[in-house]
Amino acid sequence: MTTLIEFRGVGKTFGGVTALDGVDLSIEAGEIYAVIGHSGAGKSTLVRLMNALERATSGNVLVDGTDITNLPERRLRQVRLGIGMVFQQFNLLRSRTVFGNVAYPLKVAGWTKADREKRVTELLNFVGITDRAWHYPDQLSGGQKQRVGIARALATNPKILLADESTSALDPETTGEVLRLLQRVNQEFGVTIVVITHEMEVVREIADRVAVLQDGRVIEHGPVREVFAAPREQTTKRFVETVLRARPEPGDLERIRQRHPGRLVTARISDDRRIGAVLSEAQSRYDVRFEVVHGGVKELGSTSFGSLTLELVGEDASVDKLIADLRAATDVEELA
Ligand SMILES: Nc1ncnc2c1ncn2[C@@H]1O[C@H](COP(=O)(O)OP(=O)(O)OP(=O)(O)O)[C@@H](O)[C@H]1O
Repeated sequence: MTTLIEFRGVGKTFGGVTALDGVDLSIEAGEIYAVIGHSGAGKSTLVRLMNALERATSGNVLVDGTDITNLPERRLRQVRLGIGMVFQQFNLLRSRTVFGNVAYPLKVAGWTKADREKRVTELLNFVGITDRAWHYPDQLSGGQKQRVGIARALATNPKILLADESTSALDPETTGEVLRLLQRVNQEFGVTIVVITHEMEVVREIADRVAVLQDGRVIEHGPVREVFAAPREQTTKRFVETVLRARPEPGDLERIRQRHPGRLVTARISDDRRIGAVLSEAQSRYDVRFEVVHGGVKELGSTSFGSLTLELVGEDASVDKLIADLRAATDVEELA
């Protein structure tokens, strides 16, 4: 595997404010890498260091084999040509048509009119917006604008696409469409994509690996499947819970309690943790009845995982035994 973007002990301060602190990252060619964090965690600073819109205060940033940390401005031009960017607010030129927006970076790069027309036509076709070629940005929906944004970012054939909160302004359905488009960009053109987001659902839908950023530090990173299956840090656990409806929210729990007076447990479900075998014997072996009262299961690549909250009704000692056996199979939390 080839490393395309590498951060070695990168720090960035603005005046007295530390935006990034000792960040090590390694993004491989061909992957979709997500960086997730709350507002102020340092995500935008991280992206801006990748295309040298900001310079690191300490450490080194390498892009496609070149150390860009202190590269002179004139040589950065070449590096930036290999990087496309997609923004939350689309950043389209309002005075130009869809065609004109996508053609713009090609014009700047000195392409001939004929080459530009051929390339733009190709790109509009790829993102599925050919019928809007002569519309202006104000006449487009958010999802359509972002398709144009993606076409424009791809115009000069970059190896890397940086998507900074590219779906944050979109509704869930449109978000799904844009994420599927980014996935096609990755698969069909082999473009390496860095997705900056504060939504774990986005990470689940498209990323191969993820880094969790908090207060300017990477607190956890790894393959998305592993991070979802076994998050270590509190912040990561909370991000994972936003996707999984892990435990009932306090309000929901109160309502569940009114209808289900028995003992309540939340159990983690995943393909490698088979709680079904234990539950199938709940009645016959433990003399405990159970009911599913909350939860959800999601797909992640080829596996599914999630959590279920169960009401267990029976003698206390029997319920204890059942919980102990469930615990041997997976993570189980009894709700007070
Ligand atoms: N140009 C700047 N001048 C001063 N402080 C800055 C500058 N840019 C970022 N910061 C500070 O650095 C920290 C990280 O900011 P950054 O914008 O990278 O976070 P973020 O995770 O992208 O947040 P958001 O999701 O809200 O955009 C914050 O404390 C921010 O106030």
